Amino acid sequence: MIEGIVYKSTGSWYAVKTKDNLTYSCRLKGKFRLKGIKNTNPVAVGDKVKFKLEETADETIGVIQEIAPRHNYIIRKSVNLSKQTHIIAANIDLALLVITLNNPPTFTTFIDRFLVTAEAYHIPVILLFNKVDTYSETEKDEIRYLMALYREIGYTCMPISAKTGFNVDKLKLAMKDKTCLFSGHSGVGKSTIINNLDADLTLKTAEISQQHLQGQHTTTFAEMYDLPFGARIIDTPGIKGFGIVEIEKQELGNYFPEFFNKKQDCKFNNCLHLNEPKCAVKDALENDEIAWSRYKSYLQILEGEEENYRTDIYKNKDS
Ligand SMILES: Nc1nc2c(ncn2[C@@H]2O[C@H](COP(=O)(O)OP(=O)(O)OP(=O)(O)O)[C@@H](O)[C@H]2O)c(=O)[nH]1
Ligand SMILES: [Zn+2]
Repeated sequence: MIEGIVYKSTGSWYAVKTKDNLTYSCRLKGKFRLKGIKNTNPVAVGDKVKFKLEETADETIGVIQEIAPRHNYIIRKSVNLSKQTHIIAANIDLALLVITLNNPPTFTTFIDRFLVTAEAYHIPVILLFNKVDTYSETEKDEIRYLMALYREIGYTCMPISAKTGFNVDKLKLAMKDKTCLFSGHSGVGKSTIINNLDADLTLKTAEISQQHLQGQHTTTFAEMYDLPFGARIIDTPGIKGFGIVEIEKQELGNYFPEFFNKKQDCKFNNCLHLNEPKCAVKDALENDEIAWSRYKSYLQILEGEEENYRTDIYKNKDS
């Protein structure tokens, strides 16, 4: 059997690329379709598959026989069938969240929800603060503050400018040999950054709409691309964040690393860090060891503001 990675999926057809850089059109062996009850798509971009070649009268197609176990995968709820989930992509090595202060604004709650999801999915993250060429001194201070905040927790932060090319080489180094996923609000510059990484790869960038302070929707299918410096990127048009995970209230604090570090000092081992006595997280908050913005995000997620969560994280721009 031939081994390859799924680079594109349109629902019933898959573009699978082998180590020799050959791309085959593949479909799924029948039984996989029946198995995919919970997922609308049993095979996703990033999946490692094995396939056989079949000759038909006028073409050769691959038939996928096996899917390798996934290191991770990201999902969203199916738009039409609420109980079903749609796998956006699998086997991601690095998630890059592109952040801008304004034009469009990225709020810390959005960043924190993204980070929680990344922790839950076990996907390493880099926070990319883009458009640094546009910031005033005050805004630069704000960026520095945010980067210090997230670095302190342990997240890698990188200021960049897709326009001037500032730190783009550094970004390439961080992405080398990895399958990467770019996320971020519409208009933060994802396509521009990607175009900057590879001039030949012309993903369309849209002029930002001043009226709505939102970018225009330009593409539709999730797709993986090879970059010349040995990285792969998964483009997930229309998906701003990277999906959802069901998180138990008790678990949530574990996905805030700086809360998790304090947790053993809370009086109660099932402390939710709300109003419990002798809570180490609340103490750390009072002592400015934990940022209020992080605590606020924690409370919001805990209270399950489902509506916000939906709009912020995985609302399709088409809808
Ligand atoms: N000044 C400046 N403008 C930038 C930078 N990066 C992107 N832009 C501009 O921001 C606008 C939006 O960039 P896109 O790359 O289309 O943003 P996107 O995140 O791909 O947006 P969607 O495709 O809607 O998700 C474009 O007009 C870009 O030229 C930057 O570093 N500096
Ligand atoms: Zn506590």
